[in-house]
Amino acid sequence: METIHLTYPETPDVVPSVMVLGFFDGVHTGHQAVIRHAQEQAERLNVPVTVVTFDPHPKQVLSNKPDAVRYITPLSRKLKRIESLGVERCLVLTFTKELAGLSPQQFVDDYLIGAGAVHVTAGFDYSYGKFGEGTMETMPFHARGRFTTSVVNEQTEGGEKVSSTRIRKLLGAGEVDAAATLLGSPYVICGEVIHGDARGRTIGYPTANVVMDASYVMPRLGVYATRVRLRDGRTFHAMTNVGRRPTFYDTGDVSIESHLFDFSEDLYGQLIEIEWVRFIRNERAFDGLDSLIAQLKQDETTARSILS
Ligand SMILES: Cc1cc2nc3c(=O)[nH]c(=O)nc-3n(C[C@H](O)[C@H](O)[C@H](O)COP(=O)(O)O)c2cc1C
Ligand SMILES: Nc1ncnc2c1ncn2[C@@H]1O[C@H](COP(=O)(O)OP(=O)(O)OP(=O)(O)O)[C@@H](O)[C@H]1O
Repeated sequence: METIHLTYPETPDVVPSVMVLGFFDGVHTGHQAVIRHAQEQAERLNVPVTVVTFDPHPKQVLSNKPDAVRYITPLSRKLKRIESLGVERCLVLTFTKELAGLSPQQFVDDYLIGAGAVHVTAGFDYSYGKFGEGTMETMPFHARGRFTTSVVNEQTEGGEKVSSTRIRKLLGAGEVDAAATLLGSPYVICGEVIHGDARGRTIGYPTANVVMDASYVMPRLGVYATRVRLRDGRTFHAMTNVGRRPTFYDTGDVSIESHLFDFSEDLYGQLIEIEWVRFIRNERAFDGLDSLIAQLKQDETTARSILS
């Protein structure tokens, strides 16, 4: 996929294409429907598809808080997911206050007409330009006859819109399986394995301690059945704790640690991917090592049966 990063006032080259607009965090099933619709239009018009997205999230820039938004898919993962749908081109517009201040007409002139759009599509609730004043109802007007437009209806699951916001809430509540349904695949966090306290090994449950990019949405604290994918592509069933380890620390930082089943290799320094399958239980403070180990044994049985 050809990926073009632009920061206003940089402008795109003219390449005739169907342009599909949105932030697309998570590239969930709603987004997939919108992109699929764009691909159908592109086939009909015999041009490629260009996804037009932004980075960082508008809320992060407009709220003046650098960490206001956690991502289901930070940019690189979002781009990989979009590419895997067969999209040929992606325009990533740096979201700045200057870009946010463009009038709807200016936005369309500079980034859609100016990029060679022959057709523009988005979901029913897409908005653009200063204060989000442009909508898919005003798009035909701002198109100045230079491109046609279409709108994708609301995609729902269980009677409710599929949305990035909804998925972030589910992850925050530990409902990783429901999040996977809306995403169309399990939630994935990528991180590097670092050294922990090496206590895990002594209790028969060695763990890979993972530092993830701080911009990911953190699932609710607790113990999960997960799958761990290694750099070489092998995947192992695992149980993963997101927590403060209250048995050992009064106030610890939140850590993510995975115990991979039937695995005994060195993982230090590796980038691994954790796929979140199902919440098992809350983290607890145990009165000693023996009761923690007994609980871990039980967690292993539960996780193995969920994953089998
Ligand atoms: C599946 C799983 C569940 C865990 N549950 C708890 C828990 O409920 N309470 C707790 O204090 N620590 C819990 N832990 C954390 C262990 O205390 C931790 O793995 C151990 O102290 C090893 O730490 P280390 O990797 O830094 O050596 C859990 C770890 C795993 C892998
Ligand atoms: N459930 C849906 N049905 C139809 N279109 C959708 C749906 N969700 C998103 N879209 C469209 O996909 C594009 C990207 O949307 P956006 O990134 O705002 O997603 P979102 O899931 O609605 O996010 P948020 O929860 O942050 O509002 C937009 O054109 C939007 O209208």
